[in-house]
Amino acid sequence: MMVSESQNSVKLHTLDISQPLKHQSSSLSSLAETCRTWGFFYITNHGISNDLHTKLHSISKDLFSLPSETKLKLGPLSSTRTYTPPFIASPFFESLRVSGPNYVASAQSSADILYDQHNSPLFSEILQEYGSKMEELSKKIVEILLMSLGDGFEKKYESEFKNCHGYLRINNYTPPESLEDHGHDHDDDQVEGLGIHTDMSCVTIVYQLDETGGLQVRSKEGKWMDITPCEGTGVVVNIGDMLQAWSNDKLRSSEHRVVLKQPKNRYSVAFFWCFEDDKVVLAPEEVVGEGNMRMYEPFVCLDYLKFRENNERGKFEKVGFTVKDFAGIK
Ligand SMILES: O=C(O)CCC(=O)C(=O)O
Ligand SMILES: [Fe+2]
Repeated sequence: MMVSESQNSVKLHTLDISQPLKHQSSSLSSLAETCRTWGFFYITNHGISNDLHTKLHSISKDLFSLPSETKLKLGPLSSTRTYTPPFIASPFFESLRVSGPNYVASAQSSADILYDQHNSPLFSEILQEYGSKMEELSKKIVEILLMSLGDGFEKKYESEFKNCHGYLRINNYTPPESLEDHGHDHDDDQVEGLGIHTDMSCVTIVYQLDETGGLQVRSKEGKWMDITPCEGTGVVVNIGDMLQAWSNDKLRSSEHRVVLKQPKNRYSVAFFWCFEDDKVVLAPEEVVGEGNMRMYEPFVCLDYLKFRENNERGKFEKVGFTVKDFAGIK
């Protein structure tokens, strides 16, 4: 996995998740720095086998190649509402949501409708395997991020993060046939697959299922960096709004987007690890640190999710509506 900024390259931290926590200490300060400045990092040795990767890719392709009227049975007007059709987040983006902790049940209820009961249980089994792997990874990642904040902070895991829950979204990006005709948003021959946004999670694990690339992260100065998948490693982590607020800005919620530069479909899976809806998000005293200013008023998690939804009318984030706008102390 590489990051490139035009000709220059920027070094983002790579976290080897297979190492025991106590062996991570040497690299914790580099991780903390990357999280403070970018809110984005890579993980290696994440334990997702090539086999699982191939299966995920293949079920994603099958799923999105179904006719629109079939997919719309799960659309915004259905009772299930697990499918986001094109023209909601962007004309080129569609997505299927699978909720934890019972990923198999959630996936199966969508599959029953999509495949009219004729599909094999494989679809939901693969998503169950992937969902539980992602939960395990997310827990480890949060623990390591807490350690990166300083000595003793990992103790906060039990009191603050043990009720987190996850859901995932399988995404498909279909660029227009001629990129040139649509390239007015950005430079030359590229279109926005998913506009600039921050995630509302604590952490999000993004898996780019092919070599297309297009995921970009914005620096504090407003420069875009490409996050290009290299063979075998499609996995990146980004910090979400909840962790930014909870850490009193010690961890930055990454601003990212997806651009489409090639005339071919792009598949990805994003796993969101979130606080429970009724949690009051408030940075603990120790995290704020003596003499430092508190950056956010306490807020209830669900109230922020509603704030985002109301401001976007179901669309994805416009960076004008973030947790800073909602609860930031001016
Ligand atoms: O498709 C990707 O690579 C990123 C998706 C994303 O940012 C999201 O679903 O929030
Ligand atoms: Fe995102």
